[in-house]
Amino acid sequence: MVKALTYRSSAANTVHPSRPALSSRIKVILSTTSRLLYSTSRSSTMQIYNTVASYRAWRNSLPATSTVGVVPTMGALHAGHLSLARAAAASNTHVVVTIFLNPAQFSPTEDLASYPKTMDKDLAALEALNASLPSSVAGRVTAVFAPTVSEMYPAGIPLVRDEQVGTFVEVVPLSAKLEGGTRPHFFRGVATVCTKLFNITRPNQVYFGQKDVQQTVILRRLLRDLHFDITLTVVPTERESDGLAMSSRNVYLSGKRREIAIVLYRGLKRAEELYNNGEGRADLILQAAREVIEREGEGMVKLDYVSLNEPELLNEVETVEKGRGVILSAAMWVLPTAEGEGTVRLIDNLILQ
Ligand SMILES: Nc1ncnc2c1ncn2[C@@H]1O[C@H](COP(=O)(O)OP(=O)(O)OP(=O)(O)O)[C@@H](O)[C@H]1O
Ligand SMILES: CC(C)(CO)[C@@H](O)C(=O)[O-]
Ligand code: BAL
Repeated sequence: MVKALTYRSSAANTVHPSRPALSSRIKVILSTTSRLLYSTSRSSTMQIYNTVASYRAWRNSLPATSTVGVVPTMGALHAGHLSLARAAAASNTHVVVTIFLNPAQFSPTEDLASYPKTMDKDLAALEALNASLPSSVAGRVTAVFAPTVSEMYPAGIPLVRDEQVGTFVEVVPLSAKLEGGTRPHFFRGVATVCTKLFNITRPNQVYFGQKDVQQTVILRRLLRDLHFDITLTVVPTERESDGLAMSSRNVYLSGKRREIAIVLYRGLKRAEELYNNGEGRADLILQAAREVIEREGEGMVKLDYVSLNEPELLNEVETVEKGRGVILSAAMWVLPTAEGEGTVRLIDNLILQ
């Protein structure tokens, strides 16, 4: 039995004030197989699957000539995510966007509870992307896989690592470096959920953003080591007009904190400039970035690391040799300035060619 209902969202009315309310434009059809049909007045039809079984039934129904490009996300979509979906549409017949806020990659002290959740807006953005793609692009976002936590982790997923039970995937020693130094739980959670998502969605290709560069190195290694027959494409970082890397967590920043957040990119750009002017010593290049971030951060940011690493094993380099491609990456926290504000972690990177 299929029951039609109107998909209502109060958020939708405020997010796109210039557009009609989402509820008046979109109908969602709820079927007993947990498949949601997200159909619009335009020609695109996006299907939303909340269960592994319903997604698999759809995936199995695709002809062998179809190709599936998967874009894993945690939701709160922005232009960076959409550029991944656009890249996937350019070389696949079907684009599948996964939206799953993965508890396993958060420690108990991190921002899982406050992480932005904007499902209605996300679906509208994907629909708008479909409508904007020219007819010369064959692919469209035809499915969204948005499972519940219990669907992905039937045995539960406590945030305290010692309490976790079941199968987890770790890519050693890469996952202990850089981001993993500060967030030791993080890449185990990412590698585990991506392995699950790859097994469920069965992509030909997967798309990840360069903003999370260490994640791309680790997942490439995972695909290779576990013999997944999947190609990984890294899509360049989308930035705000001042250069700040787009990130779902940027919504936590406003006013002076938003202004000051740009020092991360400025520090990296200063270091890149030094390198382009002929400096090869890693310590001097890193010092240049550090100075900018600390000076221009005006005491409102705390630098975690700035580092130069080779792209295979992420070993630190002492000199940057032309033509090798070295990752210059940094992470910092934007500190609270008022009651009720949290600390916001930002990461960014540039490749020194
Ligand atoms: N600015 C960006 N440009 C290109 N890709 C991006 C950008 N930001 C995120 N992505 C990519 O989108 C995918 C999903 O990322 P995610 O949902 O965690 O968003 P995010 O903005 O990175 O969130 P967070 O604020 O938690 O870091 C990842 O592959 C990530 O690298
Ligand atoms: C890859 C990912 C979706 C896994 O949860 C997440 O780490 C992200 O959004 O970068
Ligand atoms: N894209 C990064 C996801 C996280 O910080 O959990």
